[in-house]
Amino acid sequence: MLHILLTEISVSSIRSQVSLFLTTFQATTMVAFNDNFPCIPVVDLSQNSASSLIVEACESFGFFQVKNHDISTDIITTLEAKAFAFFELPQSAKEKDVPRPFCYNTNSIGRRGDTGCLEYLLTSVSNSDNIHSNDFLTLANIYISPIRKMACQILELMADGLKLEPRNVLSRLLSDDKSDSRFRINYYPPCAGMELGFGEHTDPQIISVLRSNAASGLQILKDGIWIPVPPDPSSFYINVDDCLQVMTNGRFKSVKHKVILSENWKQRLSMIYFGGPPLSAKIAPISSLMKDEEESPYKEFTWSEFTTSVANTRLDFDRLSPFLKSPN
Ligand SMILES: O=C(O)CCC(=O)C(=O)O
Ligand SMILES: [Fe+2]
Repeated sequence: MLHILLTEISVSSIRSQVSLFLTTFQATTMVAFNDNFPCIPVVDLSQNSASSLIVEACESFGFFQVKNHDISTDIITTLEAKAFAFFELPQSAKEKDVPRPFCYNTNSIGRRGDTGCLEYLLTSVSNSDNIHSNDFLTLANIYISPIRKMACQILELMADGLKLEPRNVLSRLLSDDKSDSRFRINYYPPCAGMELGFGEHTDPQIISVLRSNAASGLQILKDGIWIPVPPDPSSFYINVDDCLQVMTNGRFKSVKHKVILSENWKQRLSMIYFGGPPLSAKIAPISSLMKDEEESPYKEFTWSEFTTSVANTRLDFDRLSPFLKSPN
């Protein structure tokens, strides 16, 4: 049975075969395995300890769960219902009635041949986007605006924890009118067997804020082991992205993650805000985080250069490697 499951999925490397084995095995021995998995760090934004917990989580996992945020449940569930209504339309209607400026895609991720068992809507988001041409976009903007504020709040708590001044040194990149952020809604249809939903990758921006319905599937890589993330629709999940790894000179690690769908699985719907800097922003370590004599392993680059390079690579490619001063 294990053998059949493994051969059903096309995976390219031995490493992913091993991880798939762990995922499959874990699905059948959930209790025993869960006891051995390190718990995903949880941050309660209303607590004084939030800034130090955020720094700890970003150093150890590059990922954490946020509880006690103040994003209205109504906004979340209304957008989610609207998204489900779109994805459940007949294929021809979805292709004809894409809620612009979103683009709609199915099974194919990026331009380099990555595939996954999903459909998605993706758009760039502008901070000053007040005129909305349709219902869906209006709702998406009502959702994105407080999410961006929460992302900025988290980056400011992070700056406090790192003793950075001014405390908006990170958040201003997202609140800038020219911030190049994105918003994506992923829909994973129910599937018959175990399938790859979204291949392993890191997100290239500064931070990503993910919220999903109660369907599982997301996994993060820690110390060589894929850890399943238990879904919680009332929480948000934060990723350290590639630019934040560079800005902290590797003190924070951008988290590798993927989505693996399993049998008897219900539809997963995730909504992700990718907080990115303006295209012209220079991405380099923050000098006050550098110890004496410490050097950056990266050449300096702009977000525009990085995002162009990322667009030309496969999902699982180490996207920062072309920017290393001495190639691996
Ligand atoms: O859909 C998910 O849960 C994760 C997707 C993801 O990692 C992405 O869209 O970058
Ligand atoms: Fe991602």
